[in-house]
Amino acid sequence: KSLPPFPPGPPQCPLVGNLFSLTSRPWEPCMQWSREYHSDIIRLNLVGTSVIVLSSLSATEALLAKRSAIYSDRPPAPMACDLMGWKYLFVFMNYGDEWRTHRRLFSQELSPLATENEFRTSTRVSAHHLLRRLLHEPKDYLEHLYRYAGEVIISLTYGGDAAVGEAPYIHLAEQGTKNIASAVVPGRFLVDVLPILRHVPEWFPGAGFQIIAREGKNLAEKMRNVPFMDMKRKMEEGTAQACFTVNALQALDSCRDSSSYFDESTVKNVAAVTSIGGVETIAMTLSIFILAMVLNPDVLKKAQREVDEVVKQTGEFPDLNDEDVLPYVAAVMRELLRWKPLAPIGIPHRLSTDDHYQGYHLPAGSLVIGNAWAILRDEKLYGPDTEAFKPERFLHSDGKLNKTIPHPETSAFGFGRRICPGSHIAMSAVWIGVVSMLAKLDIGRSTDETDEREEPHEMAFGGGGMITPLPFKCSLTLRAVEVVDI
Ligand code: HEM
Repeated sequence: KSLPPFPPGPPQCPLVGNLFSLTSRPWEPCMQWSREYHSDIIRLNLVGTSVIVLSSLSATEALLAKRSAIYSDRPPAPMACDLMGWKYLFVFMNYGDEWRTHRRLFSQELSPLATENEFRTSTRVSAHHLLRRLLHEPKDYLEHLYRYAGEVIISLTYGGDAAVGEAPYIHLAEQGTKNIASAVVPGRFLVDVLPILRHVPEWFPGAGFQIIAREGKNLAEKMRNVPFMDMKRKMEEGTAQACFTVNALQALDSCRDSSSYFDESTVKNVAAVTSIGGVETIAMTLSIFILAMVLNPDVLKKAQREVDEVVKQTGEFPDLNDEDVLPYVAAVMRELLRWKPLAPIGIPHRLSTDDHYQGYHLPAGSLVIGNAWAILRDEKLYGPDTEAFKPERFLHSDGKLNKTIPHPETSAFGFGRRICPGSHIAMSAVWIGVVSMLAKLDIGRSTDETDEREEPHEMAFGGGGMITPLPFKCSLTLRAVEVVDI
């Protein structure tokens, strides 16, 4: 019996398939093809690998969420994992027991910390540092956003004292993220297509990737071991501060006689993935916020008025739990995720067995991508003019938050069992950063003619798998009217 057809897709070239039809912003042509073929599921061929792209919330829910038992594997990444040594990060792990153990430790010992008062208090202190740095050296705003995100994540993982002063782990996290990002660009390293090349020695002509791999390996080991060993030393000296690593090691110690589902190496790995997953993502989301405010001064004013009102009435700093009293700011937060989703095609999943959907055959081994970019531009869900930054789309006409519109987190953070486990930490840190900036700063266009950075523009983004705004001209000044000192 013959198999059903594959989903529709653009014509393919011999050998390379659709490789050359994909730009550095693959989410855009994928959205176009989906519209052209009137199908929320399309199929591409990348040098022999079958790639299924899903462009609607219903398709991602039907496959990546409801059939997650077979849609949660990851494709191999020989350069990043085997050669550079990043395979200890559970983001790269196959769907199985090792991944499950890491993910469970993250959910049980790390995520709950984000809801604790200590986390919010220390994040507000970091936001205070952020404002001071932004006002002092506004041109270096990107560096300050990284520093803020680094302080939040490193304190959570290794304790507050690890995030002050020179804070070498923040720098390490930045280097690590860049190193991985360079390794996972599709087609950059031939060894990802021909894994046999991994055995070619460094001195062999054309084996420059082995030198890059060696450098990556040093970094990967440093990230995993150096902060962790410092932490253990502090624990022995009795100077360690409360954080994920200390809690997890104490939990391990307390069940020494009985068996624990994780061991010391799991703690090390989860701590490292937090720095890799958390720092750049939080910093870049805040950078997209500044860009959105520079381009939309009316939105900025409205959001500032709302924060002022609440602070005046309550005398308190509004938290993420205060969404209902700050509906406009909550709508700005949703629009931030929708307008420029940081990871527009997320991280590919891998289908582990043959499957069928909408009468199409989906072969085992296919990479499966949820195109968050396309979903978040679906006019049926988010109304017209989806390229514009319009928080109003999330509001009722009386200004209350319209909770029937799907929250963009349902696609911006990925899907199914692989959905981003750090989303609560991220949203909490971004919320505190955003509300602090709204309360204290005027954000606008720069009039400095000597400023050589890019003009703020909604398309001024770097390439790669993430949407990262290039440094742009902007002015960040203390607001003329200070309502209440928060
Ligand atoms: C705005 C900020 C963030 C965005 C937009 C984001 C987005 C994503 C996306 C799209 C995925 C892939 C999900 C999938 O495969 O379907 C992911 C995975 C992941 N993220 Fe995030 N993330 C953010 C912040 C964070 C933070 C703060 C952390 C850590 C504290 C984190 C840790 C991770 C980890 C460990 C994974 C791998 C999950 C797995 O493979 O099981 N992320 N994230």
